[in-house]
Amino acid sequence: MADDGMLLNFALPDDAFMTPKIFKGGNWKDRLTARKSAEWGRAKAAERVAGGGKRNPDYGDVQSEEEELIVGEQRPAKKARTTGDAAVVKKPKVAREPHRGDVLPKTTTGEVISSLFTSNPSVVKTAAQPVSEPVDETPVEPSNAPLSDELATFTNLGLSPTLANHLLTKLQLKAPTAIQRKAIQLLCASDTDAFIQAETGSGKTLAYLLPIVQRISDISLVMKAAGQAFTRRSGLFALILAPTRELSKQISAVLETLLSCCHWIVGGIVIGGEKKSSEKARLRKGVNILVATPGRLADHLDSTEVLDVSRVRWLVMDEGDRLVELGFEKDIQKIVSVLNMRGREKGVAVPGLPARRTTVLCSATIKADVESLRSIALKDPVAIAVDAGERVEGVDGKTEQATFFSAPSQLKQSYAIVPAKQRLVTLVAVLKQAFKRKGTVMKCIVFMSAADSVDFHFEMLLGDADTLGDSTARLPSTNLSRSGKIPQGNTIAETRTQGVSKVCGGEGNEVRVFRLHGSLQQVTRTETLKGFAKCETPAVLVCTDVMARGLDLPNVDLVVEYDPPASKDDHLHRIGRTARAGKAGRAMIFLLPGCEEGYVEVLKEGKPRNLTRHEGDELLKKGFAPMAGVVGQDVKGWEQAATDWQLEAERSVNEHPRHLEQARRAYQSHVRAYATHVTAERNMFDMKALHLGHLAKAFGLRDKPGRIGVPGQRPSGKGGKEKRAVSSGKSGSKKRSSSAMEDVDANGGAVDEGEARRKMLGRVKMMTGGASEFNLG
Ligand SMILES: Nc1ncnc2c1ncn2[C@@H]1O[C@H](COP(=O)(O)OP(=O)(O)OP(=O)(O)O)[C@@H](O)[C@H]1O
Repeated sequence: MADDGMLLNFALPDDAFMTPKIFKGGNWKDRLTARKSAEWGRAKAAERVAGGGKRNPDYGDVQSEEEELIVGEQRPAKKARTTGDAAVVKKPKVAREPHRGDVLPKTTTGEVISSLFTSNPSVVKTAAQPVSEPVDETPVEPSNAPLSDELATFTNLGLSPTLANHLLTKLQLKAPTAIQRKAIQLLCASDTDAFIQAETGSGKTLAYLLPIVQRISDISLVMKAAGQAFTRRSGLFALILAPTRELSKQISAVLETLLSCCHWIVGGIVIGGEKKSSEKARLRKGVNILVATPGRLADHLDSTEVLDVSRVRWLVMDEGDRLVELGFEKDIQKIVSVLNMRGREKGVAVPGLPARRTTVLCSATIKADVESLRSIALKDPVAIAVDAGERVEGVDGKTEQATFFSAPSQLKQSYAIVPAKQRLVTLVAVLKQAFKRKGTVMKCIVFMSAADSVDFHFEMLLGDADTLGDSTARLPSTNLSRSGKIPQGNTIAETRTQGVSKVCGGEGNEVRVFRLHGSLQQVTRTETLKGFAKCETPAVLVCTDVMARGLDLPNVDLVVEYDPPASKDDHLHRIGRTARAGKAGRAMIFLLPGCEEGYVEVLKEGKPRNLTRHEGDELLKKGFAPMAGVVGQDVKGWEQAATDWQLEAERSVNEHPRHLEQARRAYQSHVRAYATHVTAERNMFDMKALHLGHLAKAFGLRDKPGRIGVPGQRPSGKGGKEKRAVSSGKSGSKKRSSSAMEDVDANGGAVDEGEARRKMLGRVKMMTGGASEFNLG
């Protein structure tokens, strides 16, 4: 068979080239029609052979877009094409994946495998969006780095020499960052309420922790002078609220490091995920500074009598806007009213205790969203802000409102226009390229919109799906139930969360892959996060937005937003996991050609210094060139290599029932998440424009979208407590955003979806085969 780029690469049915059977049934008219039809078909086939085997759309040789992913058991086998030599007809022995321009093949099971390189929508190139923009190569000053000003020292801001020395020796912090300079100075000297707003990675945690520790240390000195001993039972003086357990733990760890220089001040944490009795026991012993998730704290205020909040003088709400998005307003309202009520009680006077409580709201993206919190908890707050974004001065000159927020100036941002079919293989290409050489990228975080999607891509990036059917063999002991069996109904969610990739990395550069999302049990989440943070070899973390806020992981050089964020604020928080505290970093977002390209304008609002555009083919070429054994730009090599990888991925998906189920779940959850973009962004993330068939290929699926049914759904969070809902994206909404669905603390309240979302979901449900659970966790 001539290799003219039109090679058929599927096994043909044994009778494909036999003389047609004579139609015997029916009356004479039917038999005549059948005979004529057969003669006509043979004549046309002979014409085609004489014409060099060219395809003729009239005969149905051209595969339509619709046909690409149809599982066609019912459809008759296609006529075999032959070469110019009609007498030689060979059945190909080995299936080969289609290349650019190949005829789309059909497998013996009736599945149709589409080519990665055909029928992709064309990119939109507008004047506002030139394909390549001039790159500004001049070195840039990092915007979130510590200050280099000689006068900028921690002691100059009001911290004691002991604390400043501790920062230098134990944390290697020589000078404050810009936001620390402003916040520490103000909060050490006054009891005013404040908003702290500054770029990601600018050190906001220490900006509020340091003045609190300093002020409590001052109280201890005043007490000592008054002849009273300061102990852990002297009172709970500060409360710090954070939206997720991971973030709470991180804040608590930073606090512990600070407190090691003033051991008489005791910190504590209550975040759920462990027995309430253990938390109660800790509270009973007494703590001076408590880190908590709002739901859990509200719960303790109800049920833990020993928790005395009458002396609380500092209340911090870290990621304040996220707390609102997650619907924690009620819990916060309750906490604040208990604090107010108990604060009025006359107890034993503590010398040096401020008369009023200071409330601080903190985030890289605080704006009107937090109006509700402001009215609940803040009085005449001062805005402490450092951001390159434009600002509007408040009427009183005090309140400053950022009109948009920016990413750190040194963060190199790019976007990749990747057709739906090529998404998976391009992700692999990007990671291959990133980890090609040792030392280029140490750690990379890949954000996805749904937990199922994380699970699927984790397995794909590990690249040993052949063993997926035997996941028990790879279960770490922590994931096993007491009986040693995989917990029923949760076999995929709770199997391993890390492993060595056979896909990324290369000789001498082993890459570990981790996965993390809110549907995992807390113990698994904690272990995985620790594993990734402490991993000394290059590593990729595939995760949902549970990781997007506040988390400070070392050596993250690259962030990939594989699925678009639910809002532009989420985008800033996601990419803010890199380029922290003055360090370098890169971020790339995947966009589909077409209306998603409009998102580039949103990216520009964050004022990235250079926003580079990549095309899918360019990334595939870079990532797959070495795999083809060709160092350079051999076109055939990289296309073949990318196609081979995709074929292998599809094969592994389709040959393992559990993996197939995982891929289908991932696909469905992805589509559902796609439907939850905020109203303002739905023109760019338009469900109607999403080519579901092409998208299915990115999940290794060869099914027609409507036939992707999911046998059973992911069990909801522990005890069904993690309720999932979506935000309308409006200011002050009490509903939860799609990206927020999983990081709700165990005691977070249930919230209903908006009606519009419900309708959208109904449509998605119809389009995707009808799963009932909104599973984005
Ligand atoms: N003065 C400083 N000098 C050097 N590094 C610092 C300084 N202050 C904080 N850092 C480091 O900067 C990193 C980011 O700090 P932090 O997590 O508080 O940032 P953030 O502004 O809260 O970020 P996000 O908005 O993402 O939550 C941490 O690793 C921290 O140790």
